[in-house]
Amino acid sequence: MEYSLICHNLYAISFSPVKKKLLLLCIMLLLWVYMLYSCVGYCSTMPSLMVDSYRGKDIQTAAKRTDSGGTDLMSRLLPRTQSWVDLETDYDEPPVRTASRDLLNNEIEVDRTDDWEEMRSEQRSLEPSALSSFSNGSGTKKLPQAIIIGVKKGGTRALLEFLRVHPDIRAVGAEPHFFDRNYDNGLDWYRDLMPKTLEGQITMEKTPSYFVTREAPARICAMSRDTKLIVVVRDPVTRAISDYTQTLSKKPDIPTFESLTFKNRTTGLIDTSWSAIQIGIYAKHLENWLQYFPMGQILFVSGERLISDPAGELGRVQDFLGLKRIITDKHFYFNQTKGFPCLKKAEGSSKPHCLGKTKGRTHPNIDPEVVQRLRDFYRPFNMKFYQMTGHNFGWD
Ligand SMILES: Nc1ncnc2c1ncn2[C@@H]1O[C@H](COP(=O)(O)OS(=O)(=O)O)[C@@H](OP(=O)(O)O)[C@H]1O
Repeated sequence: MEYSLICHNLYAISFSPVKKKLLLLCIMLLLWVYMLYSCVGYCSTMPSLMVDSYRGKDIQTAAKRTDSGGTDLMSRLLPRTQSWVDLETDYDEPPVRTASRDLLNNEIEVDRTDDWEEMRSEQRSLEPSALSSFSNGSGTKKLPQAIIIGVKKGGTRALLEFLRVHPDIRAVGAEPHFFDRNYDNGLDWYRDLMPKTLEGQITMEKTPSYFVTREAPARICAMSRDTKLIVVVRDPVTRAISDYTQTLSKKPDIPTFESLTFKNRTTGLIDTSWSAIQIGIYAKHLENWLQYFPMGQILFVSGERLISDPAGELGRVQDFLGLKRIITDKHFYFNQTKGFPCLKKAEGSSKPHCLGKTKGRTHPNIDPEVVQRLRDFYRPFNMKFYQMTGHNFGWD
């Protein structure tokens, strides 16, 4: 009985024209869903491909970031802390930075997102003709002859964007982080990131973390001992607050600047294991570079003067690079809304160009007593730095 019922149903499925149509509809629906799914998958890869063709291999680093977990991040951060400990002589430092503090500061992630936002705004401001001339330019890719090695939050992006106006300078927009994070990829990988240049043009890049990376001087020297190095320095107290402001913009829940500054607020002992503080001890980091490069091969640009007199600082940089002074005060105007100097015409564009919103952030108000304590802390290091460079930056 049961058997005959099943047979009857099967018979009905196979032969009822209504059921047949339903089955066909189901198959078509399934096919349609499958096609839609494939199409969405394809389209989602499109924007990243388009950015890739414009800004080169920063995508590779971004991909690496996605691939690497927290452990990898820590392993890349810790050697840098170690390098500081090696340099440190005046302070009783902890042997390694603690995990919580590394993750709090999480420089790699924060730097990259900032850089990406800046690159995107730059990309938007460029005209289509300029974009095509970037990707199809003639010439050959060369290793950089000049590098902006620091300092983080010093004004490095402004300097690079201003320099790119010069016809004899070609620079990679994104930070390659070759001599700190990507060294294992090899020099061919690094060269491939560079824009093509013609005879006589200078290839440049900027990665501000090089200045505080212990291995960077030896590695750059091994690439070429003639590499010209540029360091944009800024009052270390304002620099630290700027650094903190950047982290705060990505992680609003972090402790206050005041509480991070001290190991012990009552004794007033400064926490030099916090990177926002240690980066500003310029004299210590410079000692490391001077073991590989003579002072004459390093140019120090004042981050403050880059804002108050961009043409003046750019004049010094062009001289240092052996270039004709083409970038002059005619290239700049002060944008009242932005509160910073901007370019009348950016590279490859006829439009005025200011840096993006991640540059020139409003800083939080910091307890004046803490600021004063930091000024006292940095004073001897600043004096040493002025002595070493033969230049008084006027931070005191
Ligand atoms: N022309 C112009 N426009 C905007 N901003 C300018 C300019 N010149 C210098 N600056 C200062 O640059 C600071 C950011 O420094 P960096 O570009 O070195 O930062 S980063 O390390 O690459 O994240 C940034 O720091 P914050 O003000 O703290 O945001 C600026 O003060």
